Amino acid sequence: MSRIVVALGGNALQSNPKDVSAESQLASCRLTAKAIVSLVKEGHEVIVAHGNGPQVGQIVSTYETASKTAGGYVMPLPECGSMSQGYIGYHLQQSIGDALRKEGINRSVATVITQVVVDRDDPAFQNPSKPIGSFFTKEEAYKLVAMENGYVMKEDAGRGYRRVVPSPMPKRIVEENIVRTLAEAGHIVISCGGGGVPVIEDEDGLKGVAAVIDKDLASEKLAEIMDADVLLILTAVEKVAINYNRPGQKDLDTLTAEEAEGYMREGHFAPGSMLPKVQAAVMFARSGPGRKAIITSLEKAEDAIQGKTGTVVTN
Ligand SMILES: Nc1ncnc2c1ncn2[C@@H]1O[C@H](COP(=O)(O)OP(=O)(O)O)[C@@H](O)[C@H]1O
Ligand SMILES: NC(=O)OP(=O)(O)O
Repeated sequence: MSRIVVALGGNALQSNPKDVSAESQLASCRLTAKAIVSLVKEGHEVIVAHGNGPQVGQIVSTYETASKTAGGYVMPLPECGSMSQGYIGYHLQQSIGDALRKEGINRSVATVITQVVVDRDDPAFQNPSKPIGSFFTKEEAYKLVAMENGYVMKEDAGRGYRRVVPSPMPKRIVEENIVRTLAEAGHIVISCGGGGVPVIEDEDGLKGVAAVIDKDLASEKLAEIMDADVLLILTAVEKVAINYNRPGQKDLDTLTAEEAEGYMREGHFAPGSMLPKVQAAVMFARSGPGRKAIITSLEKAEDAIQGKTGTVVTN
């Protein structure tokens, strides 16, 4: 039995990026739930974290559109982040709960709205880098920048242009005790959705900040403090590659932290997509003896935990 923190990527929540409907997300979550329940069936203790880039962008732009007829008020980004945790958590909670019942497994599922403390002086606040929302062409992107004051648009790993927002490093998970208590009591916990709602701490308490934390890095922090054995990062590819989409592409079965750092320096992993996953994997592998990270696809989650596939990152 291992304790596994599963970080769910975009395709686990919206397998068709062009269809941002709730129905489509729920259908994806139902497939994802099967993969998660297969791990529970094997006897593993599972804590789930997930992304929110498309969803938080959708929520923000809905409020922006509504603000045009509602006195100009636009919902702040941390509030939109917390809504995305509720929206995605609801679909995952329902889907995993139903899948557990179908397997005759008597376990509960709980979504914990999670706040993650970040450093107010994190340089990321000066350099927006986290893509959120839909993809646009270059022309559409320029038009949006001109229309929406304060938007920064960047090209996202060859997939089109997206709005980018600051993405500070996660420092502390505020709700860590409740996540641990629920997990140790045998419940399936969904935490750190969208990397957690970013907050800063001062003498008055916590205050949300306009940013979106990378979910792979937040999942790594969660895996560390939950003393997990495995950080399982599920994305759209079965293995990490060097020379990805270039001549000489080679899928990697194993990767030491040192090798990964070398490949990172050589630029093999796209920023904003594979790079944060490899960074998170290296951080987790180095965080304690025997800890490993696995990067693989949703479909291969069970095989990867059984050592049959995926890219395994160790210290
Ligand atoms: N070196 C690489 N090896 C494998 N995939 C890579 C690599 N560099 C970039 N990618 C791309 O990154 C994607 C994963 O990033 P992304 O889609 O942003 O993640 P998420 O699943 O968390 O939403 C992969 O599906 C693949 O298309
Ligand atoms: N918050 C976050 O990292 O979301 P995505 O994985 O959807 O980009």
